[in-house]
Amino acid sequence: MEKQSKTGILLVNLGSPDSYEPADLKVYLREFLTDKRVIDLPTPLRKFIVEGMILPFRPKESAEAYELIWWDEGSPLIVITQRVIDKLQKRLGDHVPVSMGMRYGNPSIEAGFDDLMEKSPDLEEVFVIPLYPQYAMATTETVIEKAKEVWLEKYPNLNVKFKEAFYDDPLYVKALGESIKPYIEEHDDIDHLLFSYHGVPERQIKKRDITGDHCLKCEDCCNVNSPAHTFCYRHQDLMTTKNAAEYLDLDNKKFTYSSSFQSKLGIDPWLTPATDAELVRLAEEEGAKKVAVCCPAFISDCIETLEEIGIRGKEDFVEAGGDDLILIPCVNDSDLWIDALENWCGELLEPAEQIT
Ligand SMILES: C=CC1=C(C)c2cc3[nH]c(cc4nc(cc5[nH]c(cc1n2)c(C)c5CCC(=O)O)C(CCC(=O)O)=C4C)c(C)c3C=C
Ligand SMILES: [Fe+2]
Ligand SMILES: [Fe+2]
Repeated sequence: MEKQSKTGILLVNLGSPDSYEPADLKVYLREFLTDKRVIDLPTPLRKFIVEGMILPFRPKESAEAYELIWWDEGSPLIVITQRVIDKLQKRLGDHVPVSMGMRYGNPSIEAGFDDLMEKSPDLEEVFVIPLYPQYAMATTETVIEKAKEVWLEKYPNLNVKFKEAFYDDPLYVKALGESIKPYIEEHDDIDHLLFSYHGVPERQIKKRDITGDHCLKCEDCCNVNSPAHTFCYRHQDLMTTKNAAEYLDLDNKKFTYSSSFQSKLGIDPWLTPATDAELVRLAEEEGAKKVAVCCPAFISDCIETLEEIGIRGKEDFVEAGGDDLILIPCVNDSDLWIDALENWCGELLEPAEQIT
């Protein structure tokens, strides 16, 4: 029998409600939106906004949107993450336990650790991979903090390592570039390719500026070298677009491309330009008839890509005079994305356990 690995792999994604019933949406949104790294306001104000202004209305609205994109097997985000786990497990072999945990909802990060320990009671090390290419308070940071909480409380003897944001990792850039390529080749009549990233409040970018004097201080800050970029979500988004553009040679195509930010919630200023306004502007002011949209802040398709862009974004674009919007799927469970994950895991496993 093959020797059991001392290292386990935990992939962590954002999570989904258990079903598209409003009651399940309420449970999920409460956990999600009371995270102080998602709504980073003083606790009493956050609680007032979540309990008093969001939870009385949003669950019903969101439930209708989730119902439109729900698959027979469940939430697309969960189903796709499970497919990634199954494929990675096959690549690494059964002696390396691989599990998933969701930052919000089920299975939780704690359930992910428990599953690994059940599969391999002698486990010494866990490699946690937050499934977010770009660092933000609401992405890599909250996953690391939650995993630390579980680890130190329940499994303090484990050695736990974390994968940092990987927006500039060549294997990720290749997986992203190749996920876009067939769509821009098939639709060679597009006028524009939009890179739509999940938005965050500008305040969160400034809070993670380790220099205290760089982020959003001048218009082009993200293109001016700074140590602040280690934790600058906007910089890492714009670099993701730049990397993909270089990989795909977008500067020599017939269509234009740009970046935008979706899903604004609340009244505070968020990163701009906003995707919904940008789609209307492209149709009305640029005369764009056909656009393609990719969403590289997401590893797996989810409500934000399938409903917000694929359904609502398309409606907005057509209403503003466009003909068609092509939604480009995320890297999901593509072989090149599994290659990247396998490679990162391989760097950590003992030489004898590595795949040759
Ligand atoms: C204050 C609000 C939010 C911040 C900040 C935020 C950051 C953020 N989120 C993702 C990735 C995902 N978000 C998803 C859904 C979602 N996000 C918010 C709010 C904030 N996100 C809400 C209210 C929702 C629920 C959608 C709804 O009710 O309409 C999802 C999809 C989950 C799914 O089940 O499909 C993802 C993924 C990132 C990457 C990010 C910061 C960069
Ligand atoms: Fe979100
Ligand atoms: Fe920046």
